[in-house]
Amino acid sequence: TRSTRPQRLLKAVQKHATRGDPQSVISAIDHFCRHSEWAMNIGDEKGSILDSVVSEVNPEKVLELGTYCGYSTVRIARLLPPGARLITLEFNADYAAIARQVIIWAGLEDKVQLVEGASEDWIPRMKEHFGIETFDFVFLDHWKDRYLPDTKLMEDCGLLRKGTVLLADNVICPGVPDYLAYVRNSLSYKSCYFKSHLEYTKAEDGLEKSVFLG
Ligand SMILES: O=C(NCCCCCn1ccc2cnccc21)c1cc(-c2ccc(F)cc2)cc(O)c1O
Ligand SMILES: [Mg+2]
Repeated sequence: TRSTRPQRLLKAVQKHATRGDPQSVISAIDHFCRHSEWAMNIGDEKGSILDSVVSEVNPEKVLELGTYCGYSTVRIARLLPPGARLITLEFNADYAAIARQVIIWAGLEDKVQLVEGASEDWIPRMKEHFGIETFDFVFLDHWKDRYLPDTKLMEDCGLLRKGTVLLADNVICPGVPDYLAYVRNSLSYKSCYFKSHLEYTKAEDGLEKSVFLG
C-alpha cells in the first residue's frame, strides 16, 4: 500500500541528512517540505524564532506538546545544554514511530523522551512518572483547542514556575483565539507576539511567547 507522508519525510532525512548532524536533518526536512510535500512542521522561518527563544531561556526541563515528525524536537534538543531533558508528547502512534527515527538520525535520543498519548492524560502524571517538578520551557504545537485547557491544567498541576516560558505555534493559522485572549489578558502572564508565516507558505502565522509570573 502507498506510503504515508511522514514515511516519505523520514526517507528524505535518511537519504539526504548525515547521521548525528541535527542541522542536516532540519535542512533535509525543510527541503522536502518546500520542494516535495508540504507538512505541518514549524518550518525554517518560525523555527529560527523558536531557536532564539530556546537559546535565551537555556532550559533544563522542556515539554513539547505535539511531536509530529520530530522537526521541532530536533530544533530544540540540539540547543539544550548537557543534562537537559526534553519530554515530547505525541498522540498519533504512526507520527511517533517516525519521530523516534528522526530523533535517532539526528543523534539526540539521549536528550529526548518521546511519550505516546494525550496531553490531558499525561500532564497530571509528569511529576510522579518523570520526576519533573516544574518545566522551564513549554512548546505548544498540538490540537489547537487543547492549548488553553492544557495551560490551565499545567497551572493546576504546579508544573509552571515564576519565569516558565510558554511558546505557542499557529496562533494565527489555524489560530488559537481562546488561548491568545487568556495569556494576553491574564495578570499571571507577560505575553508577546512574533509575527511570521505559516510554514513554507506566504500566509500569515506567528508564535506567542508567554512568561508565567506565578
Ligand atoms: O494541527 C496542527 N497541529 C496539531 C496536529 C495534531 C496534534 C495531536 N497531538 C499531538 C500531541 C498531542 C497530545 N494530546 C492531544 C493531541 C496531541 C497544525 C496544523 C497546521 C495547518 C494545517 C492545515 C492548514 F491549511 C494550515 C495549517 C499547521 C501547524 O503548524 C500545526 O501544528
Ligand atoms: Mg504547528
